[in-house]
Amino acid sequence: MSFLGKITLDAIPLHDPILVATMIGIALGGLILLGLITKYKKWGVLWHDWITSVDHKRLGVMYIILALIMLFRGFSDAILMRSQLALATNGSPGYLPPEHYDQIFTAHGVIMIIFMAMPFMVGLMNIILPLQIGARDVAFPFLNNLSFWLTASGAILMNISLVFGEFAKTGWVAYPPLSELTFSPGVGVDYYIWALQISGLGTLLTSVNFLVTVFKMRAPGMTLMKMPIFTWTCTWANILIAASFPILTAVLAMLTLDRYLDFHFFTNDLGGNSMMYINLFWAWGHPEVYILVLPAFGIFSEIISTFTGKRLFGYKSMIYASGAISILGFIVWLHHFFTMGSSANVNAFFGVMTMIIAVPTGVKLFNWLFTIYRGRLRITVPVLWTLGFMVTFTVGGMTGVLLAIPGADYVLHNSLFLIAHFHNTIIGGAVFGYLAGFSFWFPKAMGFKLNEKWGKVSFWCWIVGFFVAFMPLYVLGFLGMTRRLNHTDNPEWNFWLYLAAVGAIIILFGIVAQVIQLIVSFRDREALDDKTGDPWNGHTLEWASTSPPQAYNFAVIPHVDDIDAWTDMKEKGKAYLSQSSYSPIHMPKNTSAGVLIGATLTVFCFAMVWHIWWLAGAGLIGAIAVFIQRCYSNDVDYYVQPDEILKTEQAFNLSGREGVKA
Ligand code: HEA
Ligand code: HEM
Ligand SMILES: [Cu+2]
Repeated sequence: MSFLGKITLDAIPLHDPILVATMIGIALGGLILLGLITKYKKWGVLWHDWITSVDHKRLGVMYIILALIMLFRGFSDAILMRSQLALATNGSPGYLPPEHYDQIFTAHGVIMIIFMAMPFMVGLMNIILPLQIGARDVAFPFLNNLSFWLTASGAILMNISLVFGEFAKTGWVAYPPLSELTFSPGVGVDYYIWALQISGLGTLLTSVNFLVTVFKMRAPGMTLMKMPIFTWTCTWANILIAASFPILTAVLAMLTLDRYLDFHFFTNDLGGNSMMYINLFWAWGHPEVYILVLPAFGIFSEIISTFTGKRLFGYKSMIYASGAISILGFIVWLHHFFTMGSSANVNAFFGVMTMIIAVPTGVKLFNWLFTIYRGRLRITVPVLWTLGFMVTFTVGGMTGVLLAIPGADYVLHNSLFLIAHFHNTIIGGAVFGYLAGFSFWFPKAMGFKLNEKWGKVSFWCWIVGFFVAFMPLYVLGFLGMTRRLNHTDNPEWNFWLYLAAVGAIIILFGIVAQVIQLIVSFRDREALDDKTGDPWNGHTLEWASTSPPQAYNFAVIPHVDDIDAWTDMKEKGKAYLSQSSYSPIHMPKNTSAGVLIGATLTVFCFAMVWHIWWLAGAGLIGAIAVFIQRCYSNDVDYYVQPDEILKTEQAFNLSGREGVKA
């Protein structure tokens, strides 16, 4: 084994024009970005205010930036696939050879779920959850920074595979024996393993952090049954994360042992059993989809009640329904392998359990409808996403129930019907939810509102594009087309494949409109400025703070008497009260430990992928050293002094906020 392990010049795919063009693009883009940062002298700000920040709001913003970048990458992969399948009809090979196409759908699935949807969800939770419960930050601010950098490290590692080597060709589920060394001798699966492992650790730590935050740091008076609904759904999601991500860690570790040390957990011989992997993977994978969608449900609830100007209908039933979905979500994973040959009784149990999830989900839908009923719904961009979700997700949920019938699943499993089902729930449920939350909470995080017109254009392109792109896949599924094909030879399918490609292009317009929306809003930020901190007449405590909130969130921790704590305070004249003196506020200091641990672990993982053992050792020792150093550091906190708080609060109240009482 050489000094550089398995790495050679051949690892850089210079023979593939698409990849070379991508690399040049990334290099140029990167250089321009670095140049701009240098030109505007932003390195200091970037390092001190962002990269090393332990502030939950800034970390949230960074998570969302990561998610948006990954959305572009994941969507580019989708466009590549849709155009390939539109060109490669009638037996023509198209322009993407199989070994490249297989990497693309694997990367698309992994990126969209692990590096787009998860960071988007965690980002919104970071920005909003501590504010909603009236806390000054999360329980463990440094851990929060570390979690972000672990997630980002996973994303970076995965994107390095574009330049060095290859990514897995196994699909996002990486089933053995295909993912074993015998059938995947390249480094693709190793990138997959380490990228998921390191980011999964970040997610697990986040869930622990937010569970402690919710159970220990709520404002006085906020009992569990007075917690805002978004906080509740995030809490259920965090419970699911804490329970299911260790399974992912374990199953990936077992696959690692198989590939690196010739263990035989999942091989076909020497006592291994690949079905074990499938079982464990979905014991994580199924809860994962509810982890993605539950916080989105919370976002829709907040939006519906805010823009109808009413209290949410059925607050308690929403909490119980979310709990029921979480618990049921944990005992249905076998529906992903009905065809694997469990007995009819086992299949029946898991099928029925799966169908029962429709009941609490239906409860939620009817609660939203009853909230709208007799309310005066203001049709804003967040509301459009919510209404779009209610229609789209119902379709996706119904086709899920169809798949839950084992007999039907024997026909539809791994067909494009399945692909249509899950894009229908993930895009219509989770992605629409995050985009709704993005436009709803953007003014809170950034201090100005988003342009409405471009937001509406984006919404309409997304929803029309969605239906044009994915309804044909249901038809193709019934016509017998299976997933993961890179070319087809059935004239009956052609029309639907063309139509799906057109749909993807319409979604592209939606994404472009979002970029334009961001640019236009940034340009007009003076006019879109939110001086009140409460642009939508909100119900919950995040709207009690300034936009963007001060580092300490609340000068005085509010006392909570109602589920809609902020509405209650406004009604009772307790909102916007300023004081003549404040107590000092204890705050955590920024630290470079998180990003250093992330960077050294990226080196460790990269070296493991390429079997460069000395470098792996160095990376791991580096990470441990930084961690120990951090453990012994006493320079971790500071106090914001009362006169400084007074000055900030007075400046804010004088800036023209409604209902200010001097
Ligand atoms: C956010 C993501 C998300 C969500 C929320 C769901 C929700 C559901 N899913 Fe889906 N699913 C996925 C993402 C998701 N799924 C993914 C990613 C895969 C495959 C991955 C892969 O193989 O690569 C998959 C695969 C998958 C399968 C495996 C199929 C196969 O491999 O052959 C099955 C089978 O049972 C299934 C069922 C369901 C059901 C019953 C629901 C239910 O929760 C839906 C409940 C909602 C409703 C039903 C609508 C609203 C309810 C009402 C209006 C009330 C009235 C309704 C009735 C009485 C029916 N899903
Ligand atoms: C935005 C528009 C999107 C388009 C046009 C799109 C398109 C596609 C296509 C063409 C495939 C391959 C289907 C096949 O096997 O034949 C695919 C697979 C997949 N997509 Fe998407 N997708 C989109 C968004 C998303 C999002 C937002 C997510 C998740 C959050 C997602 C998750 C997945 C997953 C998990 C797979 C399966 C990968 C595999 O087979 O291993 N997609 N998508
Ligand atoms: Cu499932």
